[in-house]
Amino acid sequence: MGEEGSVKLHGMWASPFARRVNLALKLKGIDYDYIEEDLANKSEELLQYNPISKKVPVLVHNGLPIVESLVILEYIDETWTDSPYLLPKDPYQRAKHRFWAAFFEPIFDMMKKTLMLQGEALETAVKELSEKLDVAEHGMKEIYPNGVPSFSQEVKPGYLDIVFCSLFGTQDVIEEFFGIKVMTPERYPLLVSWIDALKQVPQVQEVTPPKEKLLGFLQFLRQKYLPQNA
Ligand SMILES: N[C@@H](CCC(=O)N[C@@H](CS)C(=O)NCC(=O)O)C(=O)O
Repeated sequence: MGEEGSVKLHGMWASPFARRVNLALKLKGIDYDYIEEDLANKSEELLQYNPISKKVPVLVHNGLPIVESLVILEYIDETWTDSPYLLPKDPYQRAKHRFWAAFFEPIFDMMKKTLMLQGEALETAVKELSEKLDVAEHGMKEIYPNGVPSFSQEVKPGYLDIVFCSLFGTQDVIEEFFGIKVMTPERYPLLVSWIDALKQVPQVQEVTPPKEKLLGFLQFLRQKYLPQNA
């Protein structure tokens, strides 16, 4: 079918889930075609490749679709074995990384929900997020007992770094938008140093949307979701 060896990614620039796949492909040095989807007018291909949730990201390898970002990350790891692994080799460590990735996963929905809130409800949502981050700050000491590494050509971000980065790589812009400060170095020294280290990575810089574009998008979403602006 002429699809042998082809790698395509259907994504959307603001999607943290698509961003993690973009990042994994770049970190692994895999060549791929990127297809930007308009989520208000999804392509026939996207609907055909992901009829179940109709969401991005979808990776299409050799003409076959793979959906769900965490599943895609594992697929990439198992398929392109010449480049460094995203998940640790040791099964116990792998289990731990998967556990913490699953722990972080609901955070996107928590953040998205805040776009519909203001006043006391917004404060409660921020408190809930802060408490979840307290647990993560403590838990990450197990993952990084010697502190977060300085990423380099030799020490590239892995699976859990990618998940964390996709959710918090633009946290400063989101906080600026809401006029709040959640992730302070005083309360979350490890999480803040983790994000700072990830922001130095060239591939992370490549996939992070520009601040002004993201601020405009958040404004658009807030207008769409905030009840009294409807
Ligand atoms: N659990 C999915 C979440 C994907 C997701 O929520 N994608 C959003 C963009 S951030 C989407 O495609 N939304 C379109 C829709 O819901 O119709 C994953 O990890 O891949």
